[in-house]
This record gives sequence, structure tokens and C-alpha cells, in this order.
Amino acid sequence: MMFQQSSRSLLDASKKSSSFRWTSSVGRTFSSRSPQDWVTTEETDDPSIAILKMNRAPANTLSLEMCTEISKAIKELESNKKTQAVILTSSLPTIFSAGLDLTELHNPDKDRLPAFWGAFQQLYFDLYGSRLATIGAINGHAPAAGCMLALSCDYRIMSKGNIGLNESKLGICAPPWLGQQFIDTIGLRKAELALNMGTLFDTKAALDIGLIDEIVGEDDVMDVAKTRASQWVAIPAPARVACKELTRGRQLNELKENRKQDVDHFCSFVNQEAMQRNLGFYFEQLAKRKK
Ligand SMILES: CCCCC/C=C\C/C=C\CC/C=C/CC(=O)SCCNC(=O)CCNC(=O)[C@H](O)C(C)(C)COP(=O)(O)OP(=O)(O)OC[C@H]1O[C@@H](n2cnc3c(N)ncnc32)[C@H](O)[C@@H]1OP(=O)(O)O
Repeated sequence: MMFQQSSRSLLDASKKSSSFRWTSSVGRTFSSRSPQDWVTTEETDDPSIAILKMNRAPANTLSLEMCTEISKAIKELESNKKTQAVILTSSLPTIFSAGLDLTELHNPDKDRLPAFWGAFQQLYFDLYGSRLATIGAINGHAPAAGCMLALSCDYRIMSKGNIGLNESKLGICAPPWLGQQFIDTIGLRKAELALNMGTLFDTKAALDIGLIDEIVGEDDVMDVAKTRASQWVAIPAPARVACKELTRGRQLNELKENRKQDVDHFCSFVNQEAMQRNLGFYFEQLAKRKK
């Protein structure tokens, strides 16, 4: 049942994921550590509050396996009835998440691409629809899908870095459900300007526009995150879950009903020659910027 305070998320869409064809890693990963190490969960001194850390150096990019690992960690936390809140953060010094792993999109493997997008959709279901109170402790850059991770949390604190949907700079457009999440958060006109220009906001601008809820000092991130988590947990869970359903249920259901079309749409979009060319240029720019 959707509104029950149980170990299940608002939309228990995970069952559907079993229909994906999960292909094995094709050696595209950055980190030499195994996917199991890319996401860790920690307890806090309050048994109702847990921490989920992303540890995929160098940029916590979302590959198929990274999406799956984060989803798995959320599900595991939800399966413990005591856990009522999770703080999502990064163990990297300057990056929360650099968004989708662009190596998944550039010259993609044709069987892996739909599975990758399915895993990204699943992550959205699991985080945006989690029964847990979710606190985004954004301690570094959060562009594009990194911003999606932040937007999927119930409350966002940020210490440094830039955040926003910059997809247009890559010659692409955010998927409709991510665009809608952005519009729902900051309003149509502001979203229209930011989406078209691919604007990335620093912490002050992000607060002004309503993309984040609070700016915190670098050394205070975890303390503030725990305090905010305690405040969310203090609200009776059935009310909290019902409020989430009220504000997010329609969007979640819409994508749930259109999952297959969304995957097809994404794959045909990404496979276009012009799109591949743009991605190639963007990669070159990233590499040059470093030099
Ligand atoms: C109605 C019609 C609509 C149709 C739409 C239908 C479907 C939608 C289709 C497509 C939607 C696709 C959605 C995409 C969402 C995304 O998330 S795209 C990814 C966007 N991300 C970025 O642009 C971030 C790029 N990275 C950076 O700007 C910087 O790395 C940073 C985050 C600001 C950090 O800078 P810093 O100097 O600290 O680090 P480096 O730049 O040196 O990065 C370290 C290392 O990591 C590599 N890297 C960084 N980001 C990515 C990435 N996203 N993917 C892959 N690799 C990445 C970088 O290249 C460095 O590598 P190294 O040189 O080998 O060390």
C-alpha cells in the first residue's frame, strides 16, 4: 500500500527492474575499487538517522552500476523499520556528484544504454519516492543528474560548489521528469531561463532561487544535516509520507506509466549523430579545461 509507513518506498517500482537486461560492466569505470565500495552507509548516534555516502572517485558520476548501488543502499536502509531518515552526501572533497557518467552516453553500447537509463529512472523512483526523510548534504558540485540527486531530497543544505541543470551546454535537454522536478522546485520562469542557458548556480544564487534550502559552513555540514534530519523525523511518519505522496506522487506515477517510452525516447535521442558529436566536443572541453 502506498501510504503505509512500511519498509517500502512510495512507489515500489523496484520490482519492474528485474525485467531489465543487466549487462556486465564493460570496463568503463573510473575507480579501480569495485561498485560495492562506491556507496557506503553509516549509522549515526540516533538510530533513526543514517548516512549514505557516495565514494566513486573522481567525480561520483552515475554509471549503471553506481545508480544500482545507490538504489540498493536506499532499499536496505528502508528495510530497517527503525530508520526514518537518510543524509545523502559525498566523501569526495569538492564534488557531490558530476551527474551522469558521460561515458555511458558517448558511443554507447546498444544493449547497455537502455539498461543504464532504466537504472537511472529506478534511482529517481527510489530516492524521490523514498519513505525516508531525505536530507541532501551537498558538499560540492552538483550539475545535471547531480542536481537531480539533490532535488530528490526533502531538504537541501549546501556548503560549496555549483548546482543546476546544465544539459543544454552539452547540446542535450534534461529528460521531462527531471525538468519537471526543477520547475516544481523553482517555478516555471526561473526554470525556463536556467534550463535554456544551462545555468549552474553558486550556493548564494541557489539559495536565492530556491534550489537549496540553506547554506552551511564546510565544517558544519554533517552537524546541520543531523539536526535537520531530527526535525524531519520528529514529524509523525505517516503524515510525512502522506505529504510526500501529495507533492510527488503524481510525477512519480507519470513516469511509472511511461517508463518504456521514456527509455526508447532517451535511446533514440542519444543515438543521434549530432548528439554524439556534441558529447564528443564536450568531453574534449572537459579534458582541455583540466590542462
Ligand atoms: C523534449 C525533448 C527532450 C528529449 C530528452 C530526452 C531524453 C534526454 C536525453 C538525454 C538526457 C541526458 C541527461 C543528462 C544529465 C547529466 O547528468 S549529463 C552530465 C552533466 N555533467 C556535467 O556536465 C559535469 C561535467 N563535469 C564538470 O563540470 C567538472 O568535472 C566538475 C563537476 C565541475 C568538477 O570539476 P573538477 O575540476 O573538480 O574535476 P574534473 O573536471 O577534473 O573531473 C575529474 C574527472 O572526472 C571526469 N568527469 C567529470 N564529470 C564527468 C561526467 N559527468 N562524466 C564522465 N566523466 C566526468 C573528468 O573528465 C575528469 O576526468 P580525468 O580528466 O580523467 O581525471
